[in-house]
Amino acid sequence: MQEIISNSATRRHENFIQVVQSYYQLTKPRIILLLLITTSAGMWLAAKGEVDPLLLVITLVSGALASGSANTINCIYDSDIDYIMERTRWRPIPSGRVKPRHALFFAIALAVISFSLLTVFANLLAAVLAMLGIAFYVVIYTHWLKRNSVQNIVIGGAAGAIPPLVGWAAVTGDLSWAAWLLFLIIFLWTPPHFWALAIMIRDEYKEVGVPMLPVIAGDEPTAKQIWVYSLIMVPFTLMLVYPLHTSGIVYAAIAVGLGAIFIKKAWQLLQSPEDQKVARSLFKYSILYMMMLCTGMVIDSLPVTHQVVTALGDNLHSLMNNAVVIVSSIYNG
Ligand code: HEM
Ligand SMILES: CC(C)=CCC/C(C)=C/CC/C(C)=C/COP(=O)(O)OP(=O)(O)O
Repeated sequence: MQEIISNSATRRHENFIQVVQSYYQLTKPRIILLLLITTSAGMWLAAKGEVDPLLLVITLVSGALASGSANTINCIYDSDIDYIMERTRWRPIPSGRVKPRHALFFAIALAVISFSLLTVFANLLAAVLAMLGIAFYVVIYTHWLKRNSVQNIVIGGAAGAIPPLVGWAAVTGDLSWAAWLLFLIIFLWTPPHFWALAIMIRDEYKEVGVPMLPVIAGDEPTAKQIWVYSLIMVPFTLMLVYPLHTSGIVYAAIAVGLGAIFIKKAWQLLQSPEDQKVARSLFKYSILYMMMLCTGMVIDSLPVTHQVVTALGDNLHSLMNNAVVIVSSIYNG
């Protein structure tokens, strides 16, 4: 008897864990991580390297809830095509683990908690921007453009560029030129990020009738577009240094190094647009690139980095002065 009770308790426990895992998967957590890294970059730049830790935690939690809500609604809306595509068939709704109605309640709850937290602990602008992100992703991208326009991810990509605006607004209560530049960098990064992947899974999108660029135009024009967006994006990443003076020399070095590799990979794809290996390499690198670029912004903004750079500059300056004195004394006999 006791064994039966303990077996059913174990089963209830396992069921509970499976339910929690299914709801967690609905939020597409791996994508949220990078969205939070871009939010953090916005916060650190806005706070000039000194972010209030409580505000940071609350903004990141709220950002994760808002993005989770947007991704869950996307999973509900797209469950018909997710059921057909190999890559997405295992998702909680097409695989029958979560009912769409329950997922919708979950998404609404996440959005309400996110909006409340941001309004109370940050400000109304940050809260409204997060809700705008959800609305743009769900209405403009998922509902309107994804199945109807070849430019779906270019315009729809603006949703994914909103998180750094949320981060900036949470710190300052407004949006400066630098905040909009962060938005633009992610906006320009999205087409190379996504189209590299779309070249790899073109046939799946074709099967479900989603008009992604490689399906409609082919791999070669897609590689050309990726090349153009990459060439435009990299110089824009440097505008944080000049003319905006928001970031300094450390970020500049990181952005140039990372950007050079990005352009090299986009060039390789331009040379062999049908090479899945090259496309995969660019897709994977695009994620690493955005992580490292944002980390570079954060490191550059820290007061300790300023101290090290200033000390190195001073040392270099006195070294140069000494060298001039020595050379001129040798020259004068
Ligand atoms: C319209 C814009 C975008 C589209 C259409 C798009 C599409 C995709 C797709 C289809 C995947 C593969 C996901 C999977 O295998 O389930 C992916 C992966 C990923 N995306 Fe994007 N993406 C977009 C924007 C963004 C943005 C703005 C970010 C973050 C800043 C981002 C971060 C990621 C990450 C981190 C992954 C890898 C997830 C993993 O490890 O499985 N994406 N993206
Ligand atoms: C501020 C805020 C909350 C902004 C929302 C940002 C957000 C959730 C961006 C998601 C971008 C993304 C992963 C698109 C893929 O959708 P897809 O439908 O093409 O991907 P799939 O084929 O894998 O389902």
